[in-house]
Formats: sequence, C-alpha cells, structure tokens
Amino acid sequence: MSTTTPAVRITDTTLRDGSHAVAHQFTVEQVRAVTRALDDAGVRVIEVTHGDGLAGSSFNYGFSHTDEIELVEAAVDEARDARIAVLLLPGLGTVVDLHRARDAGAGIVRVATHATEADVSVQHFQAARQLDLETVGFLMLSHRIGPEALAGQARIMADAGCQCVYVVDSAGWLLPTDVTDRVSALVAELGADAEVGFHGHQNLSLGIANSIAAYQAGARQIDGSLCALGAGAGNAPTELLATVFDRLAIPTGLDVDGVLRAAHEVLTPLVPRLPVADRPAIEQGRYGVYSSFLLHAQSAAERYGVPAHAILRAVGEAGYVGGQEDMIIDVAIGLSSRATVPATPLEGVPQ
Ligand SMILES: CC[C@H](O)CC(=O)C(=O)O
Ligand SMILES: [Mn+2]
Repeated sequence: MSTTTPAVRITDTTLRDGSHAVAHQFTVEQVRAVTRALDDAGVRVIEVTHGDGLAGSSFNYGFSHTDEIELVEAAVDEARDARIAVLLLPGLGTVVDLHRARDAGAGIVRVATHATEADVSVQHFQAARQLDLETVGFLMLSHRIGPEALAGQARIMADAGCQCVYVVDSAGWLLPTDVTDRVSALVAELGADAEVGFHGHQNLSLGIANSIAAYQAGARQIDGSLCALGAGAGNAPTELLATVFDRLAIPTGLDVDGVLRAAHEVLTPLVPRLPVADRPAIEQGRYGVYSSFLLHAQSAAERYGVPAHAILRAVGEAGYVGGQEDMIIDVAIGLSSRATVPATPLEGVPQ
C-alpha cells in the first residue's frame, strides 16, 4: 500500500503584506513584474491589495500610490494560471469593495478579523460565497488566545462559509510548539468542514520553522512572501518555503529555481529596503505587537524623538490591536514627555 504525502498550497502575499514594507507604494509595473515571475514559478495564489486590505488606503493606515483595484486588474491580466486573492478587514472593506474586487477579476477573498472577533466576518463570508469567491479566514494576532478558544472562533468562520481558516501569527510571537497546538486545535474542530492555514512573521526568525510545524499539524495552506517582504521583519520567505518543502519532499507545485529568480532577480531590484529582524522588529516578536505597526512606530519615533523599539514595547504592553494605529502617536508623545535629559553631558557625545 502506498501512502501519498499531502500537498500544501503556498499563497504568496508579497503584493499585499509586502505593501506594508513599502508604505503601500506598489505601482502597476511592479505588480505586473512580480505577478508574472510568481505565476511562471508555479505559485497559484497571489494576494494583491493595500497592506490593510480593501479600502485600506486612508489617513489612519497610509495612502496607496495606486488604487488597489487597478493593481488587482493588472495582476489578473498578467497571471496565466494563478488566481488573485484580496484581503478584506470588516469595518474597513465593505461588501461593495468585495463586488469591485470580484469585478476586477479576483477569485479569492481572505477576510481578516482580530482573533477574538470572528463574528464580524459572517456577512462578508456569506456575500463572498454568493459571489462565487473562494473564501479564507484570517484570525489575526492568534497568539492572544489559547488553542481551544481560537478553534471556537474558527468554527464561527467555517459556519459562515469560510473554506480555510488561518492561524495568523501577526506579531511573529508564536514558537513552533504554540503553532502546533493552535493548528491541531483548529484541525480537530473543523474536520472536513474547512482547511486550516498558517501565516507567519519573521520577528523572531521562526517563519519557516513555524510553517513546517503548521504543516505537520495539518495546515494545508501556508503563506509566504518573496525575500520576506512584509510587515515587521516580514513573512516566511516564499523562496525558502519552496526550498525547504522540496527538501522535505512535500509537494507544493512550485519550481524552486523560478521562485528564487522571482525573489532575487525580480523583486529585490524593485524595493528600496527589505525587512530585517532588527531591534524594533524583535521587540514586536518579544511583546506580541502587530507587525503592521512597525512603519507607524518608525515615523512616530522620528517625529517625537523616542526610539521605535521603545514605542513598540509600550504598544505591546498596552495590548493594542490592528485598527489602533493612531494610538501609536499617543504612546510616542507620552514617552517623549517622560524622556529624561542626562544630568551631565555624556562624554564624547557632541552636545
Ligand atoms: C490587515 C492587516 C494585517 O497585515 C494582516 C496580516 O497579514 C497579519 O495580521 O499578519
Ligand atoms: Mn501578516
């Protein structure tokens, strides 16, 4: 009797989560180049939108260079075999935005809520299924609740019509055993009703290890982004997922050389700065801070003269969640007004 190793579907989110890392400045030409390279490499799901999803372009989250529907249309036009996914955060994106994305050719919607608030996704899943879109649920900041509670939230999404629920390690806080526990709980809860996915961040450099743990616990959809381009220290690099799953003989359908080319010959020249696990990003992983807060903290740091890592740590201690980007400024102002001036000039430091 032969046993077959189950395949894993890799979704590339360079053109969505990666949008955070470039302050949402992707152009049509860049989207076309990256989509073509990913499609050629066998990637079958490519996510494209503002980093915060449909209608994310705003004062609170940062304005896009190009309207995301134009970017979706460009990706749909460029892709031969890949399907284009869009992200939607209920309350920010609406059912009207979902219609616009579907009309632009998107085939999959990923509806993201805070880990404890799956109930706000119900009408979006129902609308998406009526529009014949494939549905994925994103339980963001999944580390904030335990495995059983998270599985309960996944059940709400599946009952609303979600076909795959993701454990989303938005802060890059989870350790491999935490991922195993959460993915296993979702697999046990959902059974044949929905698949389970995993979306990792690199703040503690565990994106790949956590993705392997997720697969071994039963996740069959996993996210990556080229050169890790994503919020915080970025996502599990797609080119490393392709290489490591190949070494493990786990089918992905990806051409490893093609993905390496997409990462290093196509994407790298297009972006001014690739994410790294520097001090601010590590503090995000350490204190469980939403990765998307990084650039907001960096600009508040410049403006108010306090280190970004200190702002992020305070944000983590305050327990802020996605949507509270404006509170980062309050935290920075609070820290700057508490900053003390050294009583005596520091030796060797120009005053
Ligand atoms: C929509 C915001 C966020 O970037 C979604 C995501 O990728 C995460 O929580 O990690
Ligand atoms: Mn993310």
